[in-house]
Amino acid sequence: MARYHVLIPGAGHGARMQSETPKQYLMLSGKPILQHAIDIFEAIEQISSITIVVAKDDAFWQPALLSHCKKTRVVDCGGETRAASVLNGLQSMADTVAAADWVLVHDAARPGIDQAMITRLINAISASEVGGLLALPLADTLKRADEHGLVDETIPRVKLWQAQTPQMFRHAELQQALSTHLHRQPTDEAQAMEWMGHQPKLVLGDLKNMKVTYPQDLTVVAALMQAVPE
Ligand SMILES: Nc1ccn([C@@H]2O[C@H](COP(=O)(O)OP(=O)(O)OP(=O)(O)O)[C@@H](O)[C@H]2O)c(=O)n1
Ligand SMILES: C[C@](O)(CO)[C@H](O)COP(=O)(O)O
Repeated sequence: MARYHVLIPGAGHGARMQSETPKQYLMLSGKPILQHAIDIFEAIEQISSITIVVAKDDAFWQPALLSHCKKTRVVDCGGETRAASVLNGLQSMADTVAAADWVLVHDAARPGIDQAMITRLINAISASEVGGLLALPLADTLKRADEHGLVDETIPRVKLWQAQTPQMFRHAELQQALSTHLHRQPTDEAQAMEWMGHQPKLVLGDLKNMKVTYPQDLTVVAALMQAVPE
């Protein structure tokens, strides 16, 4: 019976957040942003292990962050890109995870994840062979800008979804896909799997599961998390 593991890439520097402190360590509703996702996954019995990838020599990591955790470990093998960090994390799991086990890759910068979304993803994907991801159908019209900040074109939004995380794939297949296509700089796990010829399944996520990227996102995600309890 395939087990479920979580891999949390948390080795970014948060340049777009314009903060001295990497955004995954910024305080949100009384705890560091990355603690929110760890605590949600820790509380799900179906999850066998949680691996958080931090930057090599990460000065902000505090072992106390895991003091109450039973199945989470930290590995300081962050890479130059998110994809490299995920691949390094998968490789660090290889000795304890079976090839066919599921790995849910979740951004440390998405604190609004909750048990309902994770259960929805696991239930929708476990019966599939390929894997899939949480995502949201696009609600706004999309514009492509030219170099002057003027509209170059409007991109038809029919069937367009915004990818979120977790993205859930079998360990060996995902490791193979990222190893093969790392040089192409996939922006998510699904893209590497697509390049291997797969069609990952889209599963409805939630606005609350937004990625904290820019300074104003902190206020927005805090309000969404308060408005939509776990
Ligand atoms: N080399 C990297 C880059 C990103 N991430 C992680 O991937 C997630 C999503 O990436 P992003 O939002 O781009 O984070 P940063 O790269 O830190 O942000 P920025 O691009 O603004 O620097 C974050 O949890 C981040 O910590 C990572 O583990 N390793
Ligand atoms: C993986 C992701 O969160 C899906 O939307 C997104 O691609 C991460 O992008 P980033 O630039 O690494 O934040």
